[in-house]
Amino acid sequence: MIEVQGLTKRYGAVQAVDDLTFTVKPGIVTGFLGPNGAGKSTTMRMILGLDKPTSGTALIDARPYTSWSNPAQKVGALLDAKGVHPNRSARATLLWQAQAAGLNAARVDEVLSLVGLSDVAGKNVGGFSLGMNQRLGIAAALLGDPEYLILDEPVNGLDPEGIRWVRGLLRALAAEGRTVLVSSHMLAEMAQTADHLIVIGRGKLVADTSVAEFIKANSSVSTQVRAGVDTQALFSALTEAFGADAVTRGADPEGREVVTVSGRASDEVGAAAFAAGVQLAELAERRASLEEAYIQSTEGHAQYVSGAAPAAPASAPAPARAPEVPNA
Ligand SMILES: Nc1ncnc2c1ncn2[C@@H]1O[C@H](COP(=O)(O)OP(=O)(O)OP(=O)(O)O)[C@@H](O)[C@H]1O
Repeated sequence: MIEVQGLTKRYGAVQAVDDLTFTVKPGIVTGFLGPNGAGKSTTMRMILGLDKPTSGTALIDARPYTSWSNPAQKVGALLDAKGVHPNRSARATLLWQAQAAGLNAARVDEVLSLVGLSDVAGKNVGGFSLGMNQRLGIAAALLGDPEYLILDEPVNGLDPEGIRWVRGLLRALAAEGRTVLVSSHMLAEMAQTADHLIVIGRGKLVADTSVAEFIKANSSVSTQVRAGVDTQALFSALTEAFGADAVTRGADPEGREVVTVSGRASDEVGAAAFAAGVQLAELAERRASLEEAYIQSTEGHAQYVSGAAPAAPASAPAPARAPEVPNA
């Protein structure tokens, strides 16, 4: 189990991680979600002992990462897939990493095959695409056959087939009883990969919940109805049934008058209209998607707002890639 307790990191005036407490359990994939600059990488770096917390603790199996005598066999990590020597082949890169971590060199060809890079094992990584580099980074994380996997944006740069492959790999590794923590800002992907979600915004915990509960808690149901004949009668009946605050009147994209009842499912709204004897021409229920739920839950927590250029901190460049989802 990974236990994060009151974890906090400040860089000068920037509060990168703010009193985070959560646990990551074995046997499932835990998704670590948040908009750009939310503090995911900083948290992962602190779990891995690469950054010193301002306060709080991060423990792996009840001990700090740095206190494990065989860290590469305990924890496999992917942090920055680009941090490799361009003039080394994929095999040489992994051999060097295996050697540095005191791991068996025979494992190198196994992991190359596992990530589908056997055919290009002799090629210099300088010519690798971002997706190939991601695969190489995942191979490096798997070198020690670790019990724990901490992967920062592993699907970044992968094509749909690659994304499916990572998803299958992570699920298989978790099914073997490993503890898998994977960060992403790609919600649709997380929804299909993770069992549990830890959502952060501006360094703070926003949600610690199953994917299903997260959607349920954050998504709002609403029902839009269109009267067959008499919109005023429909509006009055629904206001009477559900209260004035829940019912609004407007127009659909074709300019037809519609009434929307927020917080109510279509069966309730249909029943209320039927009880009032109002004929309906249309009844449509709408539930927020995971993406909408995520934007809603991190609203006000986004570090960088779309359209506005982020102010670059003195010692760390602003993230180069555009956010996958518009920040609220
Ligand atoms: N070494 C550093 N010095 C100063 N500020 C930093 C440093 N590292 C990170 N930060 C800042 O801390 C905040 C959190 O950054 P972090 O990279 O952890 O977020 P993230 O959620 O991983 O974002 P992304 O999805 O863009 O990778 C940001 O405001 C970032 O600019």
